Amino acid sequence: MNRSSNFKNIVLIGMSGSGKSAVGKYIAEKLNLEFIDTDEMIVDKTGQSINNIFKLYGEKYFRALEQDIIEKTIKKEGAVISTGGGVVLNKRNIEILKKKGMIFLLQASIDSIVANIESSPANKEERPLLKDAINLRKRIEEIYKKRRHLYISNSDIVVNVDHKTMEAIGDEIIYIFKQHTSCSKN
Ligand SMILES: Nc1ncnc2c1ncn2[C@@H]1O[C@H](COP(=O)(O)OP(=O)(O)O)[C@@H](O)[C@H]1O
Ligand SMILES: O=C(O)C1=C[C@@H](OP(=O)(O)O)[C@@H](O)[C@H](O)C1
Ligand SMILES: [Mg+2]
Repeated sequence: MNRSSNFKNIVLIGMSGSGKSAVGKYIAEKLNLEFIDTDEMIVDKTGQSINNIFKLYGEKYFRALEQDIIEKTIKKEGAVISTGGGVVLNKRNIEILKKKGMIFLLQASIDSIVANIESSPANKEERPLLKDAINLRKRIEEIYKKRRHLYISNSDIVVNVDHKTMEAIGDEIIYIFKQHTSCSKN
């Protein structure tokens, strides 16, 4: 079966700071769909901040929680799912997200990511993999280098987000999603 005939959810992947959470929320509100931010769900479930989870239990534990949350989306239909930047590190996550989701990669230049992260101090402080970086740009480049191939190979659609407003990015995704889902009904 063609995957596009089974696109029920919009899934956003991409580097930390590329806009997945903000754009996902916008899309869900505009389409009146359920919004799932996997990081927010982890915080709700544990009662701990992402920072604290990393500090107290380590990244491996966080990744297990992340997979747990992704597993819970397996039957979802009509949801917008904003993932954490590291979701692509685990094959099982992608396998689940792909079952019903159209995967959009928010492709941002390093400049855009740095600008987004630096737009408020909290943005950096709340991201354990970035918060201690002396050179933020370099840290982002290092992470991107390791993940680039995973982002590209696991996406259905690449959306360039540079110099676009969140609304413009969201509207572009909605347009593409609607085109694919309406085609598949025929
Ligand atoms: N296209 C954009 N234009 C301006 N600011 C943006 C844009 N996309 C995201 N931001 C801002 O950048 C920061 C990081 O965005 P966020 O949605 O948390 O990214 P992610 O979930 O991918 O890590 C937030 O403060 C958000 O408001
Ligand atoms: O890139 C990553 O590995 C991470 C990204 C974060 O989400 P955002 O992409 O929303 O920042 C969050 O899941 C965690 O801090 C790990
Ligand atoms: Mg996010």
